[in-house]
Amino acid sequence: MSLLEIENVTLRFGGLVAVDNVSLNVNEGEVFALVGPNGAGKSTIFNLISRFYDPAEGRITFDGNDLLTRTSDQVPSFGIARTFQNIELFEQASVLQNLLVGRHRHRQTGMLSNIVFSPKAHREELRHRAAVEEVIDFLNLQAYRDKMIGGLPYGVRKVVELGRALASEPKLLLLDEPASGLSVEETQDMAFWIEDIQTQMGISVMMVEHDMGLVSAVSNRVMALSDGKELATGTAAEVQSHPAVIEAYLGTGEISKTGTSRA
Ligand SMILES: Nc1ncnc2c1ncn2[C@@H]1O[C@H](COP(=O)(O)OP(=O)(O)OP(=O)(O)O)[C@@H](O)[C@H]1O
Repeated sequence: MSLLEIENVTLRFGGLVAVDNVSLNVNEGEVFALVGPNGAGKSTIFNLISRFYDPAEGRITFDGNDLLTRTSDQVPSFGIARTFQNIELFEQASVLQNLLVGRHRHRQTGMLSNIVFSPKAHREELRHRAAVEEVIDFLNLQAYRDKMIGGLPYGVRKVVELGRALASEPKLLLLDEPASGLSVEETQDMAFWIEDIQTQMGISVMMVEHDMGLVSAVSNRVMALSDGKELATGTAAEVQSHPAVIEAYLGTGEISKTGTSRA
């Protein structure tokens, strides 16, 4: 069943058509990747789903809800969580505190209840801590639980950002370049986690990624874009061998980083 549907969406920045009549859907339980050369419009599609931008034309629905009638603040409440190309965490807070921020959409007790720390607020806090501890175990973050983000290596921050998104218990996880800046080993770990997020947690994943090894290893379907337009959609192998995709990547060398397709 289709979870996210984007239909004939167009977005212009002045005279530049950043997303040109793009349609796609992400099914429940699927890992869907967007690939394409720099400036293809991949992040802009994430920003449209996150409601940072209004499309000039088209429709975006999630789980049967019209997302275009909602604000960016409301998007997480539907079960859409996201990581960013430039990691966005609270530098002066611990890993645990950052992960607890991910629980925001599930908080029910009001400010007064929290100030006096009522039994209800106490029970709720225990529930949030338990959910966050599960994420810490899942991502092997035990050693970093009480460390400040500011002092952590880049690769660990990237995992914490993934953890914060997971702590919100999303239906759809948007991963913006999950492998960028990671070592080969860290990228391998990221591939395992994405697989487990899909198979064990049942969360759908949509990712923007340049590393075709990771894309091939974890994606069920891939869409290639260039200059805002769809070039091809299919398995990673189908997309990589598509003439329009090869043409778009010619000279960039990016598409040559292939891996083993699982789709
Ligand atoms: N806020 C903006 N204002 C004007 N132009 C923008 C804006 N954001 C993106 N663009 C332009 O829209 C086009 C698509 O950009 P986008 O960031 O979506 O590409 P991308 O495929 O994510 O690229 P990359 O792989 O480099 O991140 C580019 O030409 C970019 O310069």
